[in-house]
Amino acid sequence: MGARILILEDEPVIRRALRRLLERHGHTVEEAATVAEAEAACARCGFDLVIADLRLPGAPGTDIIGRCGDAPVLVMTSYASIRSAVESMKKGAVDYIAKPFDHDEMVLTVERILRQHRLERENRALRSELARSYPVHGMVGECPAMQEVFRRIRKVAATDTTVLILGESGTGKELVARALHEQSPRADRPLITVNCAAIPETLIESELFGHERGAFTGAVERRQGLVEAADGGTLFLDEVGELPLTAQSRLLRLLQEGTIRRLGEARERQVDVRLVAATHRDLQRLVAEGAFREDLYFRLRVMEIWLPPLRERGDDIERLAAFLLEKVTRRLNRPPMHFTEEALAAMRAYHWPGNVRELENAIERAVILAEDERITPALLALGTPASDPASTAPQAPPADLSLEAYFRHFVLTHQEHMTETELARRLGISRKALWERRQRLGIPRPRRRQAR
Ligand SMILES: Nc1ncnc2c1ncn2[C@@H]1O[C@H](COP(=O)(O)OP(=O)(O)OP(=O)(O)O)[C@@H](O)[C@H]1O
Repeated sequence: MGARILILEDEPVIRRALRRLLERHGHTVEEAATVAEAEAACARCGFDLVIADLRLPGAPGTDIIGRCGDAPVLVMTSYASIRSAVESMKKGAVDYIAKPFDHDEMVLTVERILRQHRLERENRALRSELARSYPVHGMVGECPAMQEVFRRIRKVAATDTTVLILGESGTGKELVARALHEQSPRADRPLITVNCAAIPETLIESELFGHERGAFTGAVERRQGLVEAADGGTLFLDEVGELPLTAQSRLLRLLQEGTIRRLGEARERQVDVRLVAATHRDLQRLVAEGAFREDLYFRLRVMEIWLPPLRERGDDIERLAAFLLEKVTRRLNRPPMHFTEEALAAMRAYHWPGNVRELENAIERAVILAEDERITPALLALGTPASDPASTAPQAPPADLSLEAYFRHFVLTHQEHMTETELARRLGISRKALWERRQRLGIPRPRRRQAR
């Protein structure tokens, strides 16, 4: 597609040669001999690119930077003045090219700058559109179920109501908790996040509620728990279904009375926290199995927010992919990139057991491995386009299993009849490491499990 290019050059011979070259490649060209002329031309109409000679009578070519709208400026300079080329880049030129220039090199440089600038413009437009249409910072979603999520966040954030966030692993539960906190009057107080599945059962009570040890020996050790640390703010209990029954009783007391008692201490302490909890488990089922207190369940679910799995979000998959690609390339300092049609089709067909987190990980891996600006299905490496969840079921282990493959196989084979603690022990890792590896490899815990 032809672009509008302005040449700022005082040598008529070079100007004409460059004009002919660019016009042969389908671009529309205007000429200027001084910065003042160039500025006037830019005021008349916008350009996609300005190619400016550095040495001009009067003001140097770099003076056009910042006076030609958002057009990138490519500086031409003689071999002898590479230092001034570097100075030009510092002033904001996108690139420089040495004179006399090679025609192929000039054409390639121009095409590259135009392509990059076009993508940047598109990304800027996308970013501002996202900022307009998504009320929760950094959270993308236009499908009806996500619109309902945003509606509920808006309604309940300002209150002190307890919120229970439900959804499969990686659907964005933590983002919702953060949004609830940030849009509440408690926003300038702490948000304390606790992943109940990542803390060993024996430690969780003292982590949450604190302890006082050795009161009788004289060597007293007092420690504040995370609930107290959240005083005045919000406490987010992720994976609340994993909380042992004893800790559940203390939590209930906190919700009913607004008080806690440190382990080993007699006195009650008043705390003011807003509780947000999340789980991917079926709490009602846990209640039926006796693993979760019914009274606590009712206290928690005053307001429920349900996050749909990624595979049920329709066109949001593409929106999210574009958003996450931009986020990842920016973080990794890469030029703008895009998905091929095949990659988009592969993402639409995939089952996404690890939801948005899995999508984010796949995109990050692809960006790191990519050789150019295209993200292909091979780079995403999504494996089976499994619209059938059964295809993630274990099969016989191949002979040459890598450690990762072994982990995946072992977990998928045994998770139905083993607790997380047992699984971790058999794998020789901590429960926290098991949880983290599940997240990384996109193997969330199954929703339906046998009673422990
Ligand atoms: N709607 C969304 N828009 C943009 N990014 C999202 C969205 N949902 C989730 N993410 C991103 O996906 C990743 C996983 O989200 P998050 O940690 O909130 O999921 P989760 O449901 O809490 O997972 P888990 O249950 O495993 O703790 C995060 O990096 C988050 O920023």
